[in-house]
Amino acid sequence: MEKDYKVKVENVTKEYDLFKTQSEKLRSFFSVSKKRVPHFWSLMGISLTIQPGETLGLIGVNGSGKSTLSNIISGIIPQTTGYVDVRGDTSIVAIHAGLRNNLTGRENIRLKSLMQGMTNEQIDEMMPDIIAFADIGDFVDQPVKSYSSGMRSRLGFAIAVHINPDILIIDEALSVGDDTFYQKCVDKITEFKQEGKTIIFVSHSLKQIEMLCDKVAWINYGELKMVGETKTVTNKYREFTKWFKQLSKKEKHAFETERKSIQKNFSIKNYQKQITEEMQSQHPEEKDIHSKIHKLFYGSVISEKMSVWNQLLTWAVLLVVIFFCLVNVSGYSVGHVLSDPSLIMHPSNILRLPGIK
Ligand SMILES: Nc1ncnc2c1ncn2[C@@H]1O[C@H](COP(=O)(O)OP(=O)(O)OP(=O)(O)O)[C@@H](O)[C@H]1O
Repeated sequence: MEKDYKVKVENVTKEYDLFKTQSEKLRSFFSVSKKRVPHFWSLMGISLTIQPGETLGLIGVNGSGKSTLSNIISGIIPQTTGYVDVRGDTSIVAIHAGLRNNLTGRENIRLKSLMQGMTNEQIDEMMPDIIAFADIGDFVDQPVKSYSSGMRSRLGFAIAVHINPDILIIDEALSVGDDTFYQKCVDKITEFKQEGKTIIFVSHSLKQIEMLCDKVAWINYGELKMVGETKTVTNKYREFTKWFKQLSKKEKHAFETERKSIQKNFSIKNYQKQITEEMQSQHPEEKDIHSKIHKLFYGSVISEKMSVWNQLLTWAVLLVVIFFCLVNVSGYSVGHVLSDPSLIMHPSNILRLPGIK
């Protein structure tokens, strides 16, 4: 079973730096100082597998990390640590993702299809079907920025299902359409299921989740609270939301603040240590667990930040370039400047203008 999976995520985390401005972001990129901007762990070690043909529902309160996880699986954003293996093409339908605002609907269809590896001939052939499915009338030739969220969702869904991906990811996209479109989408999802496609379905509607999903993962403030048979998980989630709703405003606030503070103070080092210790106690005979876990955490990750060594190297290259520029301007040779650095301050060439001694 394990070998046949379509999607596997192991110990996946996602950290966001909470920069206030773009310049703060740029400064932090080059900074060698250890002083860090505030950060937030949107995911704190998620592991799950999705089998071929399975429809997995993702549920959880606002901000729990569902979109972050589905964006990582679809390759839109990288994970901070952990292993992600997706076997097949993905196509994501999300209200705020995937469509270029300045392009028309028709241009978006072409762009997304080309990005998915389709030829212009294939796209021309498919274009009328996508437009008919989206059913947005003349708006198909208008820039997407003029669309309502329902229209975006229609177009996004129409493109995603016609591209015929191996793995379809639907992130809250059905919640903004009207009833007719919703039914059309449900029919299409059912057709996809019958064809044995794999689907990840993110929704706040437990009714939709229960109707469409074979298995459900409940993401709770960055952690995987529960994964399993649909009804079992949705019932537990209902119990949680019922409990949460009966709290007073103050209690709700305290609960959320505590959860968010755990996400702010999460330590990736401690988490890695915890996973290493767990592995060691489960498999005492295994050698080299430290390096195996390190590889699991960082082996398939492209760092979004410059390492200290890279930062030092960048600074060194920059200083060498500045040095050679100054030597060039001074008119002395490198040897002269190295033997007497003060020569850099007394340029010989540029001040020796014709007629001036
Ligand atoms: N680019 C970003 N920079 C900083 N924080 C981010 C960024 N994107 C998401 N987050 C934070 O990560 C957490 C998870 O967000 P995410 O959108 O994945 O949650 P969600 O479960 O999909 O929420 P919702 O149900 O409201 O769509 C949130 O606290 C959010 O504020």
